[in-house]
Amino acid sequence: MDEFGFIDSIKQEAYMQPSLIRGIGDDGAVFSSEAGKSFVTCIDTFVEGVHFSKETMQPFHVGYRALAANISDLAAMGAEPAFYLVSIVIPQSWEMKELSAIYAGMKELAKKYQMDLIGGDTVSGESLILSITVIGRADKGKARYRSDASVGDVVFVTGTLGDSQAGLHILTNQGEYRNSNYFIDRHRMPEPRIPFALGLKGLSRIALNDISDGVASETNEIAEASNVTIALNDEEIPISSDFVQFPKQLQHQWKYFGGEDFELLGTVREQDWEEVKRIAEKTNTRVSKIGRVTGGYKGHVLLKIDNKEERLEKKGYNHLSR
Ligand SMILES: Nc1ncnc2c1ncn2[C@@H]1O[C@H](COP(=O)(O)OP(=O)(O)O)[C@@H](O)[C@H]1O
Ligand SMILES: Cc1ncc(C[n+]2csc(CCOP(=O)(O)OP(=O)(O)O)c2C)c(N)n1
Ligand SMILES: [Mg+2]
Ligand SMILES: [Mg+2]
Ligand SMILES: [Mg+2]
Repeated sequence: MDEFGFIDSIKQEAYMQPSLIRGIGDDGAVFSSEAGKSFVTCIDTFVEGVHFSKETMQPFHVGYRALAANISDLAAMGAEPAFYLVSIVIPQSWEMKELSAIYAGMKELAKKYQMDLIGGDTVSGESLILSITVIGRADKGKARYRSDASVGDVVFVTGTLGDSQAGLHILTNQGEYRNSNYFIDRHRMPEPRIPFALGLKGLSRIALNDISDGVASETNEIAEASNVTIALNDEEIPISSDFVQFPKQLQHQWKYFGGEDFELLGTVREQDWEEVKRIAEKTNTRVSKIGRVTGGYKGHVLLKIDNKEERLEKKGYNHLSR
């Protein structure tokens, strides 16, 4: 199969989004804007050897995880997913059936959110790289920013933290672990929190960020963007029941600095916290209050742990720490 045959093989037979005018097959895709909506776009790149290896993921997971990370950014912006474009760099060593499986992984998740694949690019190269652009829409004035936290807000997080790095650990280390499939799935097939994020549309103000690099890094991002201090409480950080089987030091490392959980971190007014809990229940999303926004230092995160309060540094997964 050549490049054109490959593009034909990944093309959708029918599109789901009514605003799409022209999809794959021309120099660009065309879609119409909608009254009362703003577009939101995000891009994330997924690289063999950095984000995955043949040991940690099958081709299906590569596609699924790469698109999930992008959809998670749409959730963090309060946007409803609509379209995606995929740029793929393909080494000789990857077979056509593996490439089809990558697209099957993306398509499974895309179908869930009625997203259409409307374009991309295909290039040969040395290692497998997927770069995905997603396009979503938010009601005008309702995109959610990291800069919207205010003193007095409740700080919350969805799901449980650290599971993805526990899964990666299991995949790359020998050993017997309880519930290993749960942790492996959390690493390979994270669930973007779209229904929860969209359910919060009614709130007048909420700061949101998704957890790709670890809650320490993302909390610092909100604190910096909003010019506030955020105080977290270690006892309130949610972990899954079998997470306690790992050594204490690894638990701490993974839940604060591990990343790739793709949970949402947010802050809302105290009086909106009940509504957040209601929407969480309605969308089958676990949500936990983990701290407070306070005044004082601008752009600091404090962590109460073992009866002490210490600074939680902006450490976590960082591609350019050298
Ligand atoms: N190479 C780049 N060129 C332009 N903008 C970039 C580049 N890398 C990151 N950004 C932008 O910087 C911001 C932070 O990026 P990032 O930390 O990757 O966010 P996230 O963790 O949500 O994926 C985003 O607005 C992103 O679009
Ligand atoms: C084989 C392998 N090694 C290491 C990791 C750990 N890892 C790679 S990227 C990353 C952080 C998240 O990715 P990034 O590209 O920084 O996402 P963004 O912040 O742009 O959303 C982590 C924890 C992994 N997933 N797989
Ligand atoms: Mg990014
Ligand atoms: Mg993000
Ligand atoms: Mg990152």
